[in-house]
Amino acid sequence: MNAQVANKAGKTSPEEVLNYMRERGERARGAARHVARADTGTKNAALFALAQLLLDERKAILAANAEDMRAGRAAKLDAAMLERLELNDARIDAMADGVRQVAALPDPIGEMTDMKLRPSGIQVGRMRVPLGVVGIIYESRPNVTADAASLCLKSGNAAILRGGSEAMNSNQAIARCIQRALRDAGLPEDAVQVLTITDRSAVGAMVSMPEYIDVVIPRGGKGLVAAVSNGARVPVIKHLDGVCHVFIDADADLDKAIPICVNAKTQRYGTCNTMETLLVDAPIADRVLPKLAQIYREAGVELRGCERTRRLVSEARPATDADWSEEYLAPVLAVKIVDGLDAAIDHISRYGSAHTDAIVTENYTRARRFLREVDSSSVMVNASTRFADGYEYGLGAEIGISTDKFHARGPVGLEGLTSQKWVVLGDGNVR
Ligand SMILES: NC(=O)C1=CN([C@@H]2O[C@H](COP(=O)(O)OP(=O)(O)OC[C@H]3O[C@@H](n4cnc5c(N)ncnc54)[C@H](OP(=O)(O)O)[C@@H]3O)[C@@H](O)[C@H]2O)C=CC1
Ligand SMILES: N[C@@H](CCC(=O)OP(=O)(O)O)C(=O)O
Repeated sequence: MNAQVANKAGKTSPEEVLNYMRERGERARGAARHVARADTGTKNAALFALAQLLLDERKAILAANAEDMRAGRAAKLDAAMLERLELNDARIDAMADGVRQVAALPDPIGEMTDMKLRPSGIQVGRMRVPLGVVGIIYESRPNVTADAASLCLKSGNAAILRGGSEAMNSNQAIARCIQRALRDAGLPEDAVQVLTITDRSAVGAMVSMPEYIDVVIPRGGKGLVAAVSNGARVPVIKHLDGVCHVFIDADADLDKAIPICVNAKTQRYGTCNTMETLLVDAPIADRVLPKLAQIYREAGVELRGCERTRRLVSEARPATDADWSEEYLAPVLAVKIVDGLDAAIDHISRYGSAHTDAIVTENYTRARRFLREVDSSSVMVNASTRFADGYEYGLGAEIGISTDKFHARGPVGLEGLTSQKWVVLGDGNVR
């Protein structure tokens, strides 16, 4: 087991956790074969059943969530975390709607593409197949349980889900709906398992079982990543923090720059694609920063600025070096005046997290340079970083936003949960 992973609860022995995880892994491996060969109708039947059960069991889910919220408030969780943890009628409706939307997506499994007739007479192409058993570790946001379960199921994978410990009651209430939906559709309940232990060493166990788990997706902050990546024996696709930037270039149109910067910061504070640092080109700073500062002030956003920023915006607090790499997930914004595109790109590559970064400019050449040279999973011109999202990109839904470069990068939808194998069709051909 990964020794770096902390035992948060400290109540279960490492052997007990490992045995529990092995048993879960074995069951998932067995179920994966059934889900992989399930036809689209069966998978969709399970998804429609789940959507309906989420609505039918609304009272029970909300009661479980109220328990989590009570415990969360008693534990003095911060406002952003409580906001993500909370369920209400609208969020349950949205969760059911999200599951139905996944059902409506085309089934990627079994699709054959690129068939070519070779001179030898064989036909060679590719077939899209599930990854197998996917382990997902995610934050205390209960709707992710339904999202992750439905995406894994539709892409023909079995899933082991380890949500944040603060959401345990909500997740278990949703898990009961998932189990029933799978059963009703004739699929094995073990196809989606929501872990019932909060022990963090379960996370270490997940990345130490390549015989049972094919890929692990950690979705969270730096601590999770350090714990998961260290000594992992299972491939990991990291969905990490977002230290996202907007750079307002000297040739920006302020009628675009101001709404973009307001949206990127204030539309939702707690998400990974929210802007955390604003970079402003020196020649335009005195025209844009005072206006933006006023809007942020009215929205209650605290500004932390470099020296030059503070000369234009008196209320900005001095930014320290730590601010440039901080993911606030809160109404706080770091602001820096830079000298041109190169300085902006240097800053982003030094302090960013390779998640999502945007330039606001009417200058075609600089826009193209930004797109090519900023090495992040999404790069944008004249658009808010908040668009980095599976629904917004037309993927239908997302399991998260990969900050890794291999297999899947940026918002990951159904296709990111599959791979392609080679298919050869012959008619008695020999080499
Ligand atoms: N790129 C993406 O797709 C997304 C990224 N995020 C990022 O997630 C973060 C916010 O969520 P937050 O809940 O604070 O994230 P955390 O990283 O604190 O927690 C996420 C999950 O990881 C577990 N975890 C954390 N540290 C460890 C560890 N050392 N060992 C084992 N398990 C661990 C948590 O378990 P436990 O319950 O025990 O704390 C929880 O299940 C932000 O950085 C945000 O950007 C969020 C959503 C999507
Ligand atoms: N793609 C999502 C953000 C990713 C996400 O789920 O973040 P979080 O709200 O931190 O769990 C969105 O645009 O709202």
